[in-house]
Amino acid sequence: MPTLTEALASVVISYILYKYIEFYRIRSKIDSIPTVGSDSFVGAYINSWRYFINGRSFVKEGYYKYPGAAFKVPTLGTSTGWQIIISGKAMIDELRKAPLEAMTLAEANVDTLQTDIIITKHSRVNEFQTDVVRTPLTRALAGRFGDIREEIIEASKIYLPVGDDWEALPRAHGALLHIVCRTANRLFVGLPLCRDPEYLKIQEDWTVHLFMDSLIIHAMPSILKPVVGRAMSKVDSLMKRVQTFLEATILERMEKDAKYGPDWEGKPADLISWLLDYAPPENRTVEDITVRVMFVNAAAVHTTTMGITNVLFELAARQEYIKPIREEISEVVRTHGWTKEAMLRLHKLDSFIKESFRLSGMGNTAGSRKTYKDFTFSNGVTIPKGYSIAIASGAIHFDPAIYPDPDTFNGWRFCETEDADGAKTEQWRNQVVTMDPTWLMWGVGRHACPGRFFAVNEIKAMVCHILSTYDIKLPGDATVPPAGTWFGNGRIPDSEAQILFRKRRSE
Ligand code: HEM
Repeated sequence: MPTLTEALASVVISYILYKYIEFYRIRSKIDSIPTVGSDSFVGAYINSWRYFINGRSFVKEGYYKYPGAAFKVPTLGTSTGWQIIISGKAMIDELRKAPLEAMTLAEANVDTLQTDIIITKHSRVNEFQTDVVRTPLTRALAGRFGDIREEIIEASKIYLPVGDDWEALPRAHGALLHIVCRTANRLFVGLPLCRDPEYLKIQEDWTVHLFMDSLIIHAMPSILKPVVGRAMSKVDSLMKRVQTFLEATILERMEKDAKYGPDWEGKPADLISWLLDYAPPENRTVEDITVRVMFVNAAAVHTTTMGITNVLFELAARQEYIKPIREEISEVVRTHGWTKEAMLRLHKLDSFIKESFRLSGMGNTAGSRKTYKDFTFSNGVTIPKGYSIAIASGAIHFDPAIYPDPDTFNGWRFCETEDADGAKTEQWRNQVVTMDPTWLMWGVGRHACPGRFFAVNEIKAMVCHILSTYDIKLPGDATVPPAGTWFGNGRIPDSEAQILFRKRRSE
C-alpha cells in the first residue's frame, strides 16, 4: 500500500510528465516559427512569467530580429501557452482581410478571458452588439452630445476638486473611471440609472473580475478549471444583479415595440433600444440584452479611462501645451458651440491625444485573433488551427523609421509638418480615429474598435471641460508623467498617481 506522500508524489510526477508531453506536442506544430527567448519546457515557462511582467522587451526584440515576419513568445494568456506575433505591411494586411471562418477576435477573447468557463452560455454568441456600436450608437453621437457633455460636467462636480488653491486629486485614475463610467452609461442606459452608485460600481468592477478570474483559471490544472474556475468567479452573480436594474426597462420597451412597432414616439435613443432593434428574435430576452449592455461597458469603460488618464497626466506634466490647446478650444467653440462638430475640428487636441496614446500605449500587441483552421500567409508562414496571433503594435508605434525620434513626446506630431529648412506648417494628418498599418491603437479590419468615435469624442469633451474649468499640474510641478505598469500585453496607468486641480486662473 503506497503512503499518502508516495501517492501525492506520483500524482505530481504524472501531471508534470503529462504537461511535458503536451508542451512538446503543441510546440511541434509551430516549430518553424522562431521563438524570442528559450523554447524549452522549463525555459518557456519562466519566460511566460517574464513576458507577463515585461512583454514589451520580448515584442521589441522579435520585431527587430524578424522584420515583416512572425515570431512566437510563451505566454500565460492563451491555452496553447504561445502567442504568435507578426509585423510588416503585407502580413498585417493579410491578417486584416482574413475571413471570419479562418480566425476571429471573439475566439481569441474566449481563450484569453476563459469565457466558456466564466460566462458559459453567453461566451460564444452572435455578436450583434458590435454592429450596434458601429452604426446606431456612433450615428447618435451628434444628437446626444449635449447629454454626454452634461454628464461630464455633473460628474466632475462630484469627483474633481474645485478650490481656489491647488488641491490634490488622489488616485486620479479611479476618479476619472467614475466620470467615464457615468458618461458612457448616460448614453447606454440614460438617467437616472447612469447615476446609480451600485449599478456603476458593478459596471466598473466586473471587467476587472473577468480579467483576474481568467488569469487564475489559466494557471490552474485543466481538470480543475470548469468546476473550481466557475465556482470562484463572481461574474455570474454580477450579471444577475445588473439584470434586476434593467429588467423593467427592457420589458417595457419590448411591450411598446410589440404594440406600436419599432419606431414609437418618445422611444429613447440609447443602447437598450438599439440592442432590441438589432437583436434576432431568439436574443430579445431580458437576460441577453443585459449581457450585451455589460459587454459594451466592458469594452468601453476601462479603455476610455486609461486613455483620458494618460492624456491628463501628459497635459499636467507638459504645461506648455495647455495654452495653445485652450486657445484652439475657445476658437472652435466660438464658431461651432459645444457640439460633436466642434470636437472634430480640435486638430491640436486630436494630435496631442494621439501622441499620448502612442507613447503611453495601452497594449503591446493589437489585432488578437485565434484561428479556426490552418491559415497560411503569402510569405509561407502557417498559423495552425487553434493558435493565437496578434500584431506587434507596441514595437511599431516606437519604430524610428515610422515615428522619428519615437521616445520623445511631440504633441504636435500629427498636426504639423516640417520642411527641409525646419519651417513648421500646420497640417492635420491622420486623426486619432483613422486606422492604418502603422497606427494600430484600434486594431485592424472587421474587428477594429467600433467604439473609437465615441471614445475620442468623450475624451475630447472631458479635456475641453477640464481645461476650461480648472488649472492642472502634477505634484512638485513634475514634468514627467507618472509611469504605468505593464501586465502581460496591457499597460495600466499608475493608479496611485495624483493630479493637482484648482479653479482656472491662467489663460
Ligand atoms: C480609448 C478607448 C478604446 C480603445 C483603445 C479600444 C480599443 C479596441 C481594440 C484594440 C479592439 C480590438 C480590435 C481588433 O482586434 O482588431 C476593440 C474592440 C472593440 N471595441 Fe474598443 N476601444 C476603446 C473604446 C471603446 C468604446 C468606447 C466602445 C463602445 C462604445 C468599444 C467597443 C468595442 C467593441 C464592441 C469591440 C469588439 C469588436 C469586434 O468584436 O469586432 N471600444 N477596441
